[in-house]
This record gives sequence, C-alpha cells and structure tokens, in this order.
Amino acid sequence: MDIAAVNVLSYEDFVEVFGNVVEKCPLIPAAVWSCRPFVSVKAFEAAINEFIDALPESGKEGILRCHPDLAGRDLKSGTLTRESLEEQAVAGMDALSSSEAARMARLNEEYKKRFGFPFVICARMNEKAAILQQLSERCQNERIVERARGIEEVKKICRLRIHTLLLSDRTFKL
Ligand SMILES: NC(=O)N[C@H]1NC(=O)NC1=O
Repeated sequence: MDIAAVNVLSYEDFVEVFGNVVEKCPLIPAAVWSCRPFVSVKAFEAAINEFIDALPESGKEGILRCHPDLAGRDLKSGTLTRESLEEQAVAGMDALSSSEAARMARLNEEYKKRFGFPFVICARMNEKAAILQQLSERCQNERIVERARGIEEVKKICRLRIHTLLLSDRTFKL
C-alpha cells in the first residue's frame, strides 16, 4: 500500500489498518485521519508525532501506560497485541533465562514505582542485553527526562509499525 492508497481510505478502514500503530491508542490515528491527504509516508508519521507532541504531559504519560511491560504479564498470559508480541519476540523477550527474567521483572517494577508509567523502548531496535542495560540506566533518570525519552521510543515503534503495515499483503488486500 502506498501513500495514495492510504489517503483514500475511509476513516473506518484507516483506523482498522493503523489503529495500533501507537499501542492501544486508536484515538491517535482516528484524530490524524483528518490531516489527509499526506504528501508522503514521512508526512503521515509527522502528523502522528505532532499530535503526540501537542498532548498535555498527562496525555503523554497515558500513552506510555498503554504499553505492556517487556517480558511482563501480558507476554506470559498470551494477551499481548500482535504487534507487541512480534516486537518482543524479535528482541528475545520470550526467551529470557530465569535470571534475566527475574532481573527484568525487578527493574520493570522499580521503574514503574519511580515514574508511575512503564519503561518503553523500541524492542525491534535493541537486543536483549541492550534492553536490560538501558532499563537499569534509565531507572536513574529524572521523571521529565524519562517521559520524553519514553515518548521518543513510542515514535520509533510507531514508525516501524507503519512501515510494516504498508509492506504487508494483508494491508494491500484491503
Ligand atoms: N514496554 C515496551 O517497551 N513495550 C514495547 N516496546 C516495543 O517495541 N513493543 C512494545 O510493546
């Protein structure tokens, strides 16, 4: 699917296709639909980023809170979204040793307790060891720094999800 095909989608189809480009936040593509026509995929991504940037800080934290923990409860219970499951598998989150899993769980809890939102990182752009290291380092940051950092990671995840959808056969058939 190219940007011309994206631009002619009804809002129902648009939200069906792009509804989870920001994890569990279909409101974002639903809002951005009215910015069409997009001149390019980059412009589509920019419209989403601008919408996110214009949110109050509480809204940005809300976006972060819609993300499942890495190697967390949803992965164990099989309730991750399709996108998140794929991303976590690429980063090896479904194949942690028991000591890695224990460390991840402990640091995820420490992070959430400190900031009030979960640790978010673009799993497709990081390997297991880098994720654990970043989680440990980012636990030391200030809350404002982490909120901004998490949102930048959300944008990276979103960009990769859009690219995957535009390349996939499923989207093309719509
Ligand atoms: N917590 C967190 O980073 N979650 C995610 N990261 C990612 O790439 N996909 C996710 O669901």
